[in-house]
This record gives sequence, structure tokens and C-alpha cells, in this order.
Amino acid sequence: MVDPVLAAAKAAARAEAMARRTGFDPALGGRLAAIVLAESPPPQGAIVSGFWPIGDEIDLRPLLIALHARGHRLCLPETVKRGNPLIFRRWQPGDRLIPGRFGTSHPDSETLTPDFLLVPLLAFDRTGHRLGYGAGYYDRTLAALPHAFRLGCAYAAQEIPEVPAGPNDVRLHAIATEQALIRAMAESPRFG
Ligand SMILES: Nc1nc2c(c(=O)[nH]1)N(C=O)[C@@H](CNc1ccc(C(=O)N[C@@H](CCC(=O)O)C(=O)O)cc1)CN2
Ligand SMILES: Nc1ncnc2c1ncn2[C@@H]1O[C@H](COP(=O)(O)OP(=O)(O)OP(=O)(O)O)[C@@H](O)[C@H]1O
Repeated sequence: MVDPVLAAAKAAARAEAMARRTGFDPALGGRLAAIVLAESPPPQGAIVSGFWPIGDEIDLRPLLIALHARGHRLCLPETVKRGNPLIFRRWQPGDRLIPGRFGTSHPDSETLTPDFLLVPLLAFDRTGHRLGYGAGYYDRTLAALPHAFRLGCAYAAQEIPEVPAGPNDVRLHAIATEQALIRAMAESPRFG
């Protein structure tokens, strides 16, 4: 069921967030990596999903390289047909990517199920609500992985006072930026 009032509020917030998310320094991904490793590192052995930056997203590659060096298995999402949860394919630094839908890139390898997800977003708020591109991919994916840890990754400037949210929106446990780790949910999985 689509609530037209909520959909319109999200569309407006999305347009504003897209306009604001330009001109940041992608190198701030190094700061984000240091903050995640210090304040919310994935537990040993966790399978971690990342994302390959598109548009003006913060660059997670410094974090992915560090997690690989710590022995984590890593994976990246493949953008499947609209209406379905994402699938994740194993990746390690240096692996080749192939082009996918909407300008995304993904590995061409075995699938893995992550238990710690680094989640892209256009805007977030302090309660852990996030706004994505509007296809619902991450909401569907996170709903299917209720025991996984959900860490939003973004520039600090992507915070807004209140993301319009409805019943399908899955809250993030925490958000990492180049400035701080923001803990959004008290009741988190055993790690984080
Ligand atoms: N890096 C990254 N990978 C990701 C996501 C993401 O947000 N970031 N996704 C999160 O769900 C999924 C891809 N979802 C997407 C859904 C819609 C559009 C989209 O409509 N893009 C517009 C252009 C937007 C722009 O100008 O930046 C288009 O192609 O017309 C893009 C990605 C999986 N992989
Ligand atoms: N778990 C779900 N089951 C069914 N439909 C869903 C689910 N989650 C989201 N949707 C639908 O997907 C559409 C897009 O949702 P929404 O606007 O919240 O996307 P988003 O969070 O911005 O995008 P994304 O999650 O891809 O980053 C809406 O029509 C929504 O009702």
C-alpha cells in the first residue's frame, strides 16, 4: 500500500537531499573508516556488506580495505529487478566489477548473506530513519535480515531533523559519518 502523502513528503526530501549532497570531499571516507574501526567495528568473523560509491556518496573503500585486512569476508550488492531484495556477491579489494542497473557495479561471484551491513543513504535522522533512492531495495533487504547490524554510512551534512517515515522503513542501528558515530537504537544486536 502506498500512502500518497508520505510518498510526496519523501519525494520532496529526496530532491532536497540530492541537491545538498554535492561537493563533499570523497577523501573523507578515510575519516569514516577510522571512526567505524574505533567505535563500531564489526565483530570478528562477521560478513560485511559494503557499497561501491555512485554519484556523490561517501567513499567506503578505505573501510573495505581495512576490514579485508582484518580478515572479514566482504560483499557488495547487485541491483536486482525492482521490487526484490538485493543480493550480495563476495568481493575483495582488487576484484573486478561488472556494470549493473542504475549506474551501479557489482562482482560476478558467489552470493553471501551479510550479518553487518554498511547502508547507503541520501539523508538520515538521529532516530535512524533513512531516505534512499526510493526503490525500496534496502528496506526490503533489511526486513529480510532482522538479526543483522545496520550501519548507515554518510557525510555528516546528510543529517536532517526528521526523515519522513512509514511502516516499511527499517531503522538503522547507528550511522557513521566522517565526524562521529551516532547510535540511533538502544536495542542493537550483540555487536556494534
Ligand atoms: N552505492 C550504492 N549502491 C547501491 C545503492 C545505493 O544507494 N548506493 N542502492 C540502494 O538502494 C541499490 C541501488 N539502488 C538504486 C535505486 C535507484 C537509483 C536511481 O533511481 N537512480 C537515478 C539517478 C539518481 C542520481 O541522480 O543520483 C537514475 O538512475 O535515474 C539508483 C540506485 C544497490 N546498490
Ligand atoms: N519491505 C517492503 N515490502 C514491500 N514494499 C516495500 C518494502 N519496503 C519498501 N517498500 C516499497 O518500496 C517503495 C519505495 O520505498 P521508500 O520510498 O521507502 O524507498 P527508500 O528507502 O527511499 O529506498 P531504498 O530502500 O532503496 O534506499 C515504496 O512504495 C514502499 O512501499
